[in-house]
Amino acid sequence: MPLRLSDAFRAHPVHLCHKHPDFTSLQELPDSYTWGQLDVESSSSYGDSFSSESVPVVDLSDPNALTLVGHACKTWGVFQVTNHSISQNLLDDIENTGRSLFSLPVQQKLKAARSPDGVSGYGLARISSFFPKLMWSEGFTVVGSPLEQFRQLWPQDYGKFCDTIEEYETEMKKLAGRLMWLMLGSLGISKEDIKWAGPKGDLKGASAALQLNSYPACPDPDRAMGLAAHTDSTLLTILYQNNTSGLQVHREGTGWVTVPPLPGALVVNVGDLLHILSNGSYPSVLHRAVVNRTRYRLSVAYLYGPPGSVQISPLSKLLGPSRPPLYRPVTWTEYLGTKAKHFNKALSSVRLCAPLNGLVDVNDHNRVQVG
Ligand SMILES: C=C1C[C@]23C[C@@]1(O)CC[C@H]2[C@@]12CCC[C@@](C)(C(=O)O1)[C@H]2[C@@H]3C(=O)O
Ligand SMILES: O=C(O)CCC(=O)C(=O)O
Ligand SMILES: [Fe+2]
Repeated sequence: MPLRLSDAFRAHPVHLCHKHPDFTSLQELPDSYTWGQLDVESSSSYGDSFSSESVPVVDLSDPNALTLVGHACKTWGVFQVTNHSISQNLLDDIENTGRSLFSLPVQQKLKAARSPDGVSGYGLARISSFFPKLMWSEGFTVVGSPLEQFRQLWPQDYGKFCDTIEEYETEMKKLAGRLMWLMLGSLGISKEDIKWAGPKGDLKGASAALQLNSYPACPDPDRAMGLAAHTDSTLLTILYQNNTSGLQVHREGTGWVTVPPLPGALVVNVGDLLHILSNGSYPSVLHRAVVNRTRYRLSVAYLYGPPGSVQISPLSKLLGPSRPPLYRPVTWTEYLGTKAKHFNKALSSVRLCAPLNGLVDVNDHNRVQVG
């Protein structure tokens, strides 16, 4: 039984062809990248007069932050945070690291290609194998130290880039822990209720992956897809996006809603494991990234989860005679393997009971066209 995050894909290797065209030289969208007209049912941007539906923004210094976070998790499964204590300098540094990485020649990036059964390295999104068309993006995943891969990319110069990644991971881990206690706190869950959090609730054993995503400008953005619709297999994800919009979240009854980049703000997604832990109270948000005709977009996702070998199941405090557990216990490592095999059916594959009274499962994303 694989225990570490880095072993999650041993049983489900994905053989992706990592050959990328030189995005910058293409004047027309090749057929292999043409998805057809995207279903932009609805969209909103900050201060936009067309839509009143926008993703909540929570100021973490607000005394009411716990309630606001809880409400956002229940009603959207996503929110933006300000006053999160990550410095603008560090956000600039991580953006510059991503830009330097993706602007290397393809042959250089391929020296750090992710292996079919591995987690870390350069390549297409793992979920690419579920789609007949290619996504207009490149990615780089880091689990733990980036040293091994970065030495391949920048043989002379890897030190400063490693330092930035490591500082970013340290700061994100603190913020993720803080957010997790807010998200759980508003459900009445306290530090004693999560054993793996340790006696002080410092969540030292938590694991995480960092995903850098690059979306070059695209000659035909309406027919291309940056990153196809998915939920994250995490407890929570903290996303930094540069000043080009592209992230969209799906909301039942509304459709796709753009999450506008707000200077200095970070996006927080509820992931599948928090959906399980909350016994379905918090929906894990379905999201995707679209691309832009003229602007380059970069995002950095911090994918946060429990220690790889800890069983995650609905918290007993949230259960009762009329609230049976909806999911069976699953470790993060096992769930990542399940996602690699079943993609958007992963969550329902660990579900115990059918939705009650014919109610629709908030997380039944099979109903949404994910392509
Ligand atoms: C821990 C992880 C979650 C992730 C797979 C990964 O091993 C590292 C990359 C993550 C990511 C980012 C882009 C979307 C996604 C579905 C993918 O293909 O790779 C997620 C994976 C996930 O959350 O399941
Ligand atoms: O680029 C984005 O906005 C989305 C990235 C994302 O969803 C991910 O890395 O999991
Ligand atoms: Fe995601």
